[in-house]
Amino acid sequence: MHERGMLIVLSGPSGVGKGTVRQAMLQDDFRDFQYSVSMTTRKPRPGEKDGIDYYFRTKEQFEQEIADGQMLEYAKYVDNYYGTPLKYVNQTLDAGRDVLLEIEVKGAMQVRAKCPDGVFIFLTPPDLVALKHRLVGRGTDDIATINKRIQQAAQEIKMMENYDYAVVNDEVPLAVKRIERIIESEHLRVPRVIDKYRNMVN
Ligand SMILES: Nc1ncnc2c1ncn2[C@@H]1O[C@H](COP(=O)(O)OP(=O)(O)OP(=O)(O)O)[C@@H](O)[C@H]1O
Ligand SMILES: Nc1nc2c(ncn2[C@@H]2O[C@H](COP(=O)(O)O)[C@@H](O)[C@H]2O)c(=O)[nH]1
Repeated sequence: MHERGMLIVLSGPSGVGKGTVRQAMLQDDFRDFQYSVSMTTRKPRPGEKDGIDYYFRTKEQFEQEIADGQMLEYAKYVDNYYGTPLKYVNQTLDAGRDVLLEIEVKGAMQVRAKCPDGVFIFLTPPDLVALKHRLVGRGTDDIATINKRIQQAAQEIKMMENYDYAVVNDEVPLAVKRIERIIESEHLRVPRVIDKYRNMVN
């Protein structure tokens, strides 16, 4: 029997660099993990592909998924729904593989209530000026949307106290190493590994 995979929840304000850090972790020579592709009612940005960046759905389709109990969590964020399909997460954890969710704070708190043994990491910018520069520099949102996201960011940062770890994304390689160290340590926590050692004494 293999150990169940670990659920890793990475939150942090829009534009802090969650996606950038995740891509860098996937390229690093690090323990294997699977990224859970979210569902959203937001329109695809240029270059975004359905099933890779998100499952892009209409509001009606998304609400049907909620009604059918298919979502692990979901939230409204700046006028759109975002959520995590339940089936992929369960199947992947059952197969013994770690799963990474990249989600905003309201959804993360729903996951915390359902999966208290998950690892909850909050990625923070060095400051809000740097965050705005990143959102502007990414070039994916108009200024009105960027301002809404910055306002939301201040609220989200207040929620940091509900997480297990705070990681500053000042430089991507440093943030990557910090998160990797957290994941490695979490894998050694006694409740996760105790079953492996029981045979030694029984
Ligand atoms: N440490 C960093 N220093 C400077 N720029 C960064 C850093 N990390 C990421 N960026 C840049 O900031 C922008 C936003 O990054 P990214 O899209 O990864 O954020 P995100 O948190 O995933 O956003 P969202 O939640 O909106 O999907 C990108 O242009 C990225 O290149
Ligand atoms: N609660 C959830 N939040 C999610 C999910 N997938 C992404 N997100 C968060 O939404 C905002 C905006 O994302 P963007 O792609 O429009 O920039 C950002 O904070 C994401 O982390 C999800 O499944 N559930």
